[in-house]
Amino acid sequence: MSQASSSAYNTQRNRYYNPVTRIQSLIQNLDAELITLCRQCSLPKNIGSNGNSPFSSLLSQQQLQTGNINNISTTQSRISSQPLSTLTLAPDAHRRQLRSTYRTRVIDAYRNRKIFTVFGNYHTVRRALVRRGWLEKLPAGRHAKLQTMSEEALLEHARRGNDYEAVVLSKMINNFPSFFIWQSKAQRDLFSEVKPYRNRVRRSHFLDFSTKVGLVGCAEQERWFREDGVCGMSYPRFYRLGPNSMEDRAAFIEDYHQTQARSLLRYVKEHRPAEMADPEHGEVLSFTLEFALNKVKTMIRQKEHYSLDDARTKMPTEMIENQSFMGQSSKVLHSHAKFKVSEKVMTEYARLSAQYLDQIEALRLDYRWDGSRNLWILKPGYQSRGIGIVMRSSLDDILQWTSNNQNRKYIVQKYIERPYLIYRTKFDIRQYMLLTISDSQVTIWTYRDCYLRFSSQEFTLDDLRESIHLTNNSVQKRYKNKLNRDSRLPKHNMWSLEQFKGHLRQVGAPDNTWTKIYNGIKQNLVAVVLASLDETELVPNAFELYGCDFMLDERYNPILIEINSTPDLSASTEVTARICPLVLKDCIRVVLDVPRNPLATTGLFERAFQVNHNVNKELNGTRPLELNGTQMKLCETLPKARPNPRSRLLRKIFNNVRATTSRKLGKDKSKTVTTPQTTKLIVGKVGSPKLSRASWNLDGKVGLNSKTRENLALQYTAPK
Ligand SMILES: Nc1ncnc2c1ncn2[C@@H]1O[C@H](COP(=O)(O)OP(=O)(O)OP(=O)(O)O)[C@@H](O)[C@H]1O
Repeated sequence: MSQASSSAYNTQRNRYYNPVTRIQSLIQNLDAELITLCRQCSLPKNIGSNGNSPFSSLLSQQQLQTGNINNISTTQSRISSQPLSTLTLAPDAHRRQLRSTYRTRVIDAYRNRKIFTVFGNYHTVRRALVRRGWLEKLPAGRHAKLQTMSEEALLEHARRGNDYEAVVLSKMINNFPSFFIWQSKAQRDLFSEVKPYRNRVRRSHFLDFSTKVGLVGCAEQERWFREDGVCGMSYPRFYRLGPNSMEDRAAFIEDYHQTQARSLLRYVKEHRPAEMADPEHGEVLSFTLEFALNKVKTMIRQKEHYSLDDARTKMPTEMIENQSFMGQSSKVLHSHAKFKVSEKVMTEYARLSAQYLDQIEALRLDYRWDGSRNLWILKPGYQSRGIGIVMRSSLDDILQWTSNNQNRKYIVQKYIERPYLIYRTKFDIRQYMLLTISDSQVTIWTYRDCYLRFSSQEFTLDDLRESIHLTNNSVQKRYKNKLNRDSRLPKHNMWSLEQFKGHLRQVGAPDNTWTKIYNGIKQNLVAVVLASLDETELVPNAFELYGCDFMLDERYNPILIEINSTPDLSASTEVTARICPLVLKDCIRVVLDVPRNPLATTGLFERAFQVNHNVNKELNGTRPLELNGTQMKLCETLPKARPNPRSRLLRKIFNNVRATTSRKLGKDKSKTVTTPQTTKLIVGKVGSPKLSRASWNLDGKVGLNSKTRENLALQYTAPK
């Protein structure tokens, strides 16, 4: 980011920064400095006989509360006229008294587990904790100069609420642990032994959904948790292209070829036959279209489970055909080359293309987001703020780019070519999610408010620059808004939820559109968290606030783009200046107030889902998982065949085996768990039920599983 744009950004940011607290603290610090100066110059020490500070009296209480600081300069001019003789120093006795008061506060804070540490400029969090009677243990870098002063010196200047008081209190609680820690993700987890409220939930990097690679992992697991209307992810398909991802690489190449076929059909569907056909000079043979139609037809059959050709190894001729198809179709898609067919034939191809596309898109909803460019977005696996993101459409370019940047563990994701646009401009939705963990439960909270972030330029697929396609604020703040943009778009590129709802009404979207979008967002987030839960450290009192980015498709369906574990909560525009402090305040309500009082207000956070994780804990110990279900009547459903010599032989086999197996089972009774109505299986690992032996008990009878039965039958009937 250039220096100029950075300073412009800071100025803009300061416009929304509430300065009152800062002024209060500055004034109190000035008091203390003045007293020290007086001492050095041997001036009379009786500053403010009433104990009030000389500077703080300059700002009325009302000014401080309302934040009206416009006439501050007039009050400042009174400083010089204030006689120093009215200023006093705190006497020794007062200092002693202060120390004892502070000590009591410190002991109380420790007893009530009310000591906190906040790393970074999260003043809203600090204020929310102080308001709840917590004491701050300062990180080393905060008020660094004051932290080098002795306790005596600090006590001398300490006044209610000033920095000296904060530092002296912090020094006094230095040896106590913090019971609330707001820290960065990379920082070491201090004081784990006291189970503090900590804004970090740790999980294995395979399923850490706040990284791109982890989100791919969650997307792979998500299918086991999918439940209509409750949880399910909707995301552009992606593949890992790091050095050890050969399987993903092969899958991506196959997907790329399939996408090319669908892209060609979409191209044909969206153009007039007369534009595309040229029976005399056309460069592209009809074979290309037939190849694409066949490929999509096979995909439809595979999706409908008619064909299992997927796993079949490709014949060399097919590979050559594929190569030729890729070359020819690229000519159409990128250079608008014409087909060597008549208009009439082209019309028929267009009809078939539309039909096949509709069929495949009904089976795979995410294919609707694809256009006719076969565009992909490449993202470094563990980076953020748009760093290293590029867009490519050629397969060779994509593979080349990832092998040139192997250490950045790139993932490739299908680019959404047909997003929902507002006034021809791309946007995404920033939604907040909070995860809290208690002794027994994991709760997913979603925020009922959110905001939109617009791109600074109009959307087009003819230009792949980040200023058009990456809507995150960290990228867009580097660019000026394009002059030809629709004037109804916000200058600072953000809309509140209310503004978006207004827009939906204006464009005639159905009344419940936002409710549907929000429900879709919730389902995505629940699915991601559930998918990652197996590899999440369920530490009681841990919590984490996430900034989740969604786009919308043309039918207002939310599409999950990414989840940030350290969302930007700075007041960069008037929209974020309103929502970010509220999110933090409500986050503290959920984290601190709800455990003490389940009915406490949670602001705009609402419980989206709750999981009882104690169940899993028990299973990790010695207790086996019991699966309860209705018994399958296996023996009764055997076909009643006419007795023939062979079936008589089989019955003999069964009779023989029953006796021996029941004898065996009898010895091992303690390990078999059955009830008359249910069959309970012993499982080795959660989620992977295994029968511990080859036979089991049904209604008091002993049955065999099919494999054992088959083996025995073979043994007895095979020719000797
Ligand atoms: N598959 C996609 N299709 C279309 N646009 C996308 C896609 N993936 C990302 N984008 C756009 O690129 C932007 C940045 O993507 P993403 O959030 O994944 O990157 P990031 O580096 O993690 O950014 P940040 O950390 O700032 O959120 C998104 O805000 C979105 O506008």
